[in-house]
Amino acid sequence: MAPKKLAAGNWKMNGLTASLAELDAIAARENGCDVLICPPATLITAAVAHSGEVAIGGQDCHAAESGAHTGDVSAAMLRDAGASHVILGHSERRTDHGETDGQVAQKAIAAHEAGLVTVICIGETEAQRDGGQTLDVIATQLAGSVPDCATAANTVIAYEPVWAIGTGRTPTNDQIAEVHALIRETLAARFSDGNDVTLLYGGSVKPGNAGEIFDIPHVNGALVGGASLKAGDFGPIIDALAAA
Ligand SMILES: O=C[C@H](O)COP(=O)(O)O
Repeated sequence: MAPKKLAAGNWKMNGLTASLAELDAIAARENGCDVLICPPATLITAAVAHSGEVAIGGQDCHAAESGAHTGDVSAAMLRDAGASHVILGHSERRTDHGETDGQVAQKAIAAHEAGLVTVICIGETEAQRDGGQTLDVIATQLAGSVPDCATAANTVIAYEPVWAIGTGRTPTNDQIAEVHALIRETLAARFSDGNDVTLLYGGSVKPGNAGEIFDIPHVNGALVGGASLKAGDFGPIIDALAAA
């Protein structure tokens, strides 16, 4: 089995009910590859009713099944709402909420137990890249964030350099290729189906640069933030992936 192509949109803390018109437009297209939209938790149930073939995911979950965790949602709750995926370890959660690799791995175990596919995010800061630490950081995050129950069927890895998120800056193709090769090699050594895990690039993916990025070896799709909010931007990115 080859890695599946996946165009994933992370709406972050954006979207009201009216935004589901954008999802309707994506769901109505001939997409030619797997598409995932992760709206805010408030919209998941409504999004599922608009999604057609498009998968719907959460943006985070708690590691516990239930309990006194005000403001959090569990993996089972996401599944119950109709989600099939959950993003974990996004840098905005690692930075804003101090999430550690170990916590991300615990959340991933809970998500897999609930039957969700995890999209586990890793990536270096600008200081780490400037300091020549990128590959070490990626190796450490992979080792710590991806649990032993991960397989190609339940796990997607998204490489998102923190300094490229929402900035309009992207790494060079060689820099993306170098990191994706390390991720592939690491997963292949660790899991029997590591060669089949879908690997995404994320960070300022736009219609204008998507085709070039999808031609990079071991890039099987993208995790898109800003450009996933409008079907007019996300559609051409999906098409570029389908054509790659
Ligand atoms: O989850 C998505 C990433 O953080 C990328 O966001 P961006 O496409 O707005 O740079």
